[in-house]
Amino acid sequence: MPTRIKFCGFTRADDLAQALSLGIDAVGLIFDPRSKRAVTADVASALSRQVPAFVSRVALFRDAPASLIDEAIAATDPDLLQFHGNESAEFCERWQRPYLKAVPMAEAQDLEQWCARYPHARALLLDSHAPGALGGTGHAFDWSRAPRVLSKSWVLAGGLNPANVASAVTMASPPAVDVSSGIESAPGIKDPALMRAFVDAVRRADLQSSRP
Ligand SMILES: O=C(O)c1ccccc1NCC(=O)[C@H](O)[C@H](O)COP(=O)(O)O
Repeated sequence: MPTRIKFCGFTRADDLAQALSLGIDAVGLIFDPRSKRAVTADVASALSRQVPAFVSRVALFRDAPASLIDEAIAATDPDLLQFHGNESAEFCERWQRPYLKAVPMAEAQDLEQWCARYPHARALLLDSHAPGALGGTGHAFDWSRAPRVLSKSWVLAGGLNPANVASAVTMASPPAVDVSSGIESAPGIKDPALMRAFVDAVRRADLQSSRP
C-alpha cells in the first residue's frame, strides 16, 4: 500500500493548486493563531473549496476554544480534525467527526497507551514537538521510536523534507507522512519544486520497498 501524504499549513491558493496537482492525499489548514501558518475562517473557506472530493481536508487546532473549532467547521466542513495540544478524548469527540491526535515525540511515549486514551481517534500523528509546544518545528525525532506494530493507524511528522523522507519511509514504514516546513521557502509559503521533490521521493521509496 502506498505511503499516504499530507501537506500542512497552506495559506495561498496557488500553492494549494500546485500541491493538489501532485496527487497528495490530504491538506492541512491551521487555525492556531500562534502559528505563522494560521488562516482565518474566510481564507480557509476559500482554500477548502479548491480541494476536490477524495482529498482529505484537515482542520488543525492546538488547545483551541470550542468556539474557534465551531467557526472552522462552519467555514470548511473538514473531513478530519487534528488536535495538536493537550485536548482530552472527550473534547476531541465533541464534534462527532473523525480526528487525528498528535503525540509529542520529543519525549518517550507509550503509544498503545495513547491509543487507549483516544479510542475513537482515526489515527495518531507522531510529531517531533515537545508537549504543549507548537508543531511545524522542522525538526525530526528519532524514527527508530516509530512503532513496528500499533493498534491504530499513524502518521509520521516532524522535520521531513525531500532529502530525508525516503529514509523515513524505508526505516519506519509509516502508513502516512505529514510535512509543513520541509516544503516551504518561508513559513506558510510552499515551494513548488520542494513539494514535487517530496512526493517523488516518497514514491521512489515506496517502489524500492515494494509498496507501490
Ligand atoms: O505547522 C504549524 O505551524 C503548527 C502550529 C501549531 C500546531 C501544529 C502545527 N503544525 C502541525 C502539523 O501537522 C505539521 O505538519 C507537523 O507539525 C510537521 O511540521 P514540520 O516539522 O514543519 O514538517
